Amino acid sequence: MAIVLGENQYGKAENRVVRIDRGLDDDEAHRITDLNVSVALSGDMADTHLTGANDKVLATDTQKNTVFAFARDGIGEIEAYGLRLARHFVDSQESIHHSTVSIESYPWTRLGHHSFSRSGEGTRTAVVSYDGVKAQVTGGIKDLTVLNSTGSEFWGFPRDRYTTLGETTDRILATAVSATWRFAVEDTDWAKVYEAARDSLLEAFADTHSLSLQQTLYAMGTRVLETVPELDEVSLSLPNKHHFLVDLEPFGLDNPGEVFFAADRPYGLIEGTVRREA
Ligand SMILES: O=c1[nH]c(=O)c2[nH]c(=O)[nH]c2[nH]1
Repeated sequence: MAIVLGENQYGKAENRVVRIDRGLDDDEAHRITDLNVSVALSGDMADTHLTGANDKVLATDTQKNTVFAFARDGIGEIEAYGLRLARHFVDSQESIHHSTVSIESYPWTRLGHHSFSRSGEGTRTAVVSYDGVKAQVTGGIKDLTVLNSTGSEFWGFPRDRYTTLGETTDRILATAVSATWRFAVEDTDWAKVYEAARDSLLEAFADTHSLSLQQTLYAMGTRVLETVPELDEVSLSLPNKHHFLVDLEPFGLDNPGEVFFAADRPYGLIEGTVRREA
């Protein structure tokens, strides 16, 4: 039986790029862009795998340098920066047929003219893939931690011999939102879309009376698509960050729904995609 090389890709992962823009605003304040950029390339890579001939291999070290060099004259929105990089690798190297550039942008809040604190409002993400003809842009957010201290129920589920979970009409609902959204367009106001999608996720989480995290997921995805016409699909990954009421009876105390144990694992993982019908 013959043995063949299957799917493969390679690239420099997790390039940590920080750019300071100085004096762009009226008050001359600095601005910071703090990114984690991963490049993955594929194409005519049989030789290097089969014989070790590297004449078609754009070194991952070169990829890293390119990521930094492309930041020299401004980064701009991460979707646009990703597009510039993704197109460059394929368009400049005959042996590279497909590129994927994945970017995380860490949020900083300005404290003053040149001082910042890392903020917890979620990490903006983008993934750009390019095949020499068509670019596909995906935006998103991760690590957006949210909690509703009431307005969440979970009941009506099947009970079998292994079921111990009680039904509840009032629980804490908490999650760390990871969402990605697919753009129906190749160019747009990337920042405006990000703000609108993020606001929609937060608003839907806050104002949905939840009967399950699955229902909340669908409400969040729907709200994004209703608000942002540039998007045609939203995928969500929602860990159910369980908060268990602590039994204080051994200490002679009651617990009228006030003291909880925040468990970190295991957690329910609720995932789903909401899309416009074709
Ligand atoms: O919103 C929820 N969905 C579930 O599927 C589930 N399963 C569970 O044990 N608790 C919950 N909560």
